Amino acid sequence: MTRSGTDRADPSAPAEGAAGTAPTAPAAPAGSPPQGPGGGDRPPSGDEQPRGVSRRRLLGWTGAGAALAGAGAVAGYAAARPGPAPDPSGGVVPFRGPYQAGIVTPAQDRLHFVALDLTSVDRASLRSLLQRWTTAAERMTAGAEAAPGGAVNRNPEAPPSDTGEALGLPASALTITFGIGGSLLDKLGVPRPPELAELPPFQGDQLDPAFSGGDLCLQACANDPQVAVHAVRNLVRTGFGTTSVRWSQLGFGRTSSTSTTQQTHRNLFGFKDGTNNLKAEDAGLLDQQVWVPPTQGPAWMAGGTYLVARRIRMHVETWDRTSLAEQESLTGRTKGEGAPIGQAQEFDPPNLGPGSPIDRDAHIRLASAQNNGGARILRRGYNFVDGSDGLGHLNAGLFFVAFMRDPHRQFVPMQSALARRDKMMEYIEHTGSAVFAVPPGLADGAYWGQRLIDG
Ligand SMILES: C=CC1=C(C)c2cc3[nH]c(cc4nc(cc5[nH]c(cc1n2)c(C)c5CCC(=O)O)C(CCC(=O)O)=C4C)c(C)c3C=C
Ligand SMILES: [Fe+2]
Repeated sequence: MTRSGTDRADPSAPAEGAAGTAPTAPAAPAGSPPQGPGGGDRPPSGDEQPRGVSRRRLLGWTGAGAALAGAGAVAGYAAARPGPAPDPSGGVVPFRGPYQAGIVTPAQDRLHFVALDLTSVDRASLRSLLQRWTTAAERMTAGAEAAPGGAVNRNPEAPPSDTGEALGLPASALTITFGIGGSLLDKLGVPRPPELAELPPFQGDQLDPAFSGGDLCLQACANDPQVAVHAVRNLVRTGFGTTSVRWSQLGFGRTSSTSTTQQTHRNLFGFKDGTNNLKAEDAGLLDQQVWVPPTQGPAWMAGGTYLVARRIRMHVETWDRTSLAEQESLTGRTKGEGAPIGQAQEFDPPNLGPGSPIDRDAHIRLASAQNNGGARILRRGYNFVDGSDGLGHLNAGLFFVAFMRDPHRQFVPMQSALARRDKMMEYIEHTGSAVFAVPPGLADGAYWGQRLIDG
């Protein structure tokens, strides 16, 4: 499948797969631990599923009239044709499944995050938008254009139904994750779950309303920035008349790994970030710390999670004038290897007990589960550089994104401890903040937010 304008109208229609299956049948459900080359840094082994299927290859299969009937059929096809090269861009991540994609999906390289506000409170038009968004998002994550007919194959007198900048690009592991802000529930007259209560102010906060809040959010992650931007742009365009953009953020160089298959990348302070993150493979911990159980809160959130976004400006110029020893002491880890102070290797457990060589106010000590009543979070942040500030400094930082069961029991104690005692705070400033409810994944035929809107 390509965005060349020759794709079919609906990527989830049976034409390319067995009835009721998504077009991306080779892969596991969205939210499952990674199974193949899509997104992980580890080279694919021969026995992995061809999860990183490229748009071009999908076109080849359908062009040949292949009747794909799920993963087994695809595996059979792969066996019949030697050596389909894995798509280095990460291929297709399934859109539907028990959890939304883009949470435990191995973190892609690029982000485009957008928060939107409703321009008029009308349930019917919101329902219609969510249905249209779901269709377009599913198409784009499968590597298709946002709408049938697309960029070039429609009435030349009318605006194209796809903006066109992703024509010919592979799916690039695009995921689009949808969230609902407390302010939307207020507008709809739906009670906010306590998890969506406003965050308290934290010491040192410099929050800019222009980078905070929002009725809805869309998190697009992909291994190609053009693919992520294309997805957000086309969804924003679809929302015209019902939603308007409140703020948005581009990110690069993921600062968290979310799978044991991934290497740990570095943040703009030059440190490995994401080492002691929750990972897709930690199913038990994800159940405890990330996924909302059916016994917690409203039914529409069972199997969902909560997203906390913080735009954190990092004063990199000041940091760069700080000695290596001080940088390491503030972080609690070595800069080169990323090992906890006193240990040799990145994944050695930190010694936080009596006689520990880690500073009492080190970032990793203050943020640790031991210091926060066992609370952990799934971090999924990105670096950003938004030009310069006119004072000779880069406007750079970390767009912190984290998923958890309850922001008030997990993020709040952690951030309170950091805001009060973390000396890294002298080098950073929180300039934006938002919390969103992220409903569970979608069954076939369902649309984003359906359980909330239709009850
Ligand atoms: C409230 C939550 C957190 C914020 C905000 C935050 C900001 C932030 N972090 C770094 C750099 C690193 N953080 C690291 C570990 C780490 N950070 C948090 C939470 C927040 N960080 C947690 C829960 C952890 C894991 C702690 C543990 O149990 O070990 C690390 C070390 C590597 C790692 O494990 O990821 C770095 C480096 C920056 C620069 C920053 C704000 C700009
Ligand atoms: Fe951190």
